[in-house]
Amino acid sequence: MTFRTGDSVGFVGWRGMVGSVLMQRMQEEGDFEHVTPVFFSTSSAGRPAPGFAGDAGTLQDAHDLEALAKLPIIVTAQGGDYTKDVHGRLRAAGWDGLWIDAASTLRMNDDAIIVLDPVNRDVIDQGLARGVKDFVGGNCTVSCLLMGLGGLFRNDLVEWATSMTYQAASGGGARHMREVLQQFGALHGVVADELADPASAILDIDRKVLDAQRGDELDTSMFGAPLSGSLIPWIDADLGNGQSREEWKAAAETNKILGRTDQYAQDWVPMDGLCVRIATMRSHSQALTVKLREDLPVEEIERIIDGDNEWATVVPNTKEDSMRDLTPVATSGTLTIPVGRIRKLSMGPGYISAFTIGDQLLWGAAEPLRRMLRIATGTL
Ligand SMILES: NC(=O)C1=CN([C@@H]2O[C@H](COP(=O)(O)OP(=O)(O)OC[C@H]3O[C@@H](n4cnc5c(N)ncnc54)[C@H](OP(=O)(O)O)[C@@H]3O)[C@@H](O)[C@H]2O)C=CC1
Ligand SMILES: N[C@@H](CC(=O)OP(=O)(O)O)C(=O)O
Repeated sequence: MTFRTGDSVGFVGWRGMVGSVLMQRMQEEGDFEHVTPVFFSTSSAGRPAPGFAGDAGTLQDAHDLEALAKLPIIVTAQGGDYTKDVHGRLRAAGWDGLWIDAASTLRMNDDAIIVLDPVNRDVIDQGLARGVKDFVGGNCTVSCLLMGLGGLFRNDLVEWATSMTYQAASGGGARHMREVLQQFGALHGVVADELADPASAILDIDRKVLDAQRGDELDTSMFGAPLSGSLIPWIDADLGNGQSREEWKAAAETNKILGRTDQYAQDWVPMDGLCVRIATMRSHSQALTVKLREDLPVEEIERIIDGDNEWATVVPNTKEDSMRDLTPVATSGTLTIPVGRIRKLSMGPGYISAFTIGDQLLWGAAEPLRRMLRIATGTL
């Protein structure tokens, strides 16, 4: 099967959090001019399709394999359970269309490519040329890291790296974002009177907040522990060896994106770290220690990072610049990937620090999928 501009494309998961950002970006970039959308739903088949791409008729049933199999391309942000349920059965029935997916389910399959084209366009193009049909968005933290520091990785300058993450509530989903705000609101409510009185004792306020965080009243149903005014040093499943699945993804996905699949080969970059959930809304941050293969001057490192792609932007390592431009608040809703706090560490030659942030719903989820669709239809 070949793919071209004007192809019918099935969209599943378009109204979820990642799907909504994808739809928004597709409208902003005029992407619907290049495809004929067919919208699917797992819950509302038969109801009118969204109007933002012209008249797209009615919503099709996302579990109707016959309807799906008519399409040359399917883009899904519906989730891993949907992928598990539908993808295998479609392939078993002989469907050889292009499957573009936000979920992690297929990511590490040998016959799937993790898409992040500003970093691995060569891997994507080679995959398309040899008939690869499954293209999957990467883990949000890994994608944002490579968008920021891709220049160092792509130029084979990284001997190893550790990433300590500060991941936003949106990584869990929309209800997790709501829970964070509900918790902040509830905690404020507990001490609103004391806050209105400048003479009230701060230790009383602190104790009341802590009591509320430790009590039964706070809704923690999404995260399983209070997050607002606290943090959770564990993300995703426990692999049983002390490492979380989110931490495992750093090395596995980074190397796969770069087209490096043999962990015993010279070009494999060892990576590890700790992944931590914090009470920010939608941008993931990470503090990096990188051991470079060469002891490059900071100016050269900055030039390589800044010049790698149009979105990576070096923030000068000053307090003023960092406070203004190197925060989740500054980054959220933008495609810019600021990289700052770049300096040589005291451990020795070649050790540097860096701090980077990315909107995990844009480069961390929707944008690589949007661009993959453009690449597949020959318009990027
Ligand atoms: N959250 C994230 O940051 C990231 C998520 N991903 C992956 O993307 C996939 C989707 O995640 P996410 O977008 O967070 O999932 P959501 O839960 O926001 O949406 C998934 C589906 O839930 C259904 N749904 C039910 N109720 C609602 C509602 N009130 N509003 C909107 N949709 C609703 C929709 O399906 P229907 O219309 O058929 O009813 C929707 O497509 C997952 O596989 C996840 O792993 C990947 C990277 C980052
Ligand atoms: N695990 C990420 C979000 C996510 O969906 O990751 P993945 O696509 O690798 O499952 C987070 O919680 O921040």
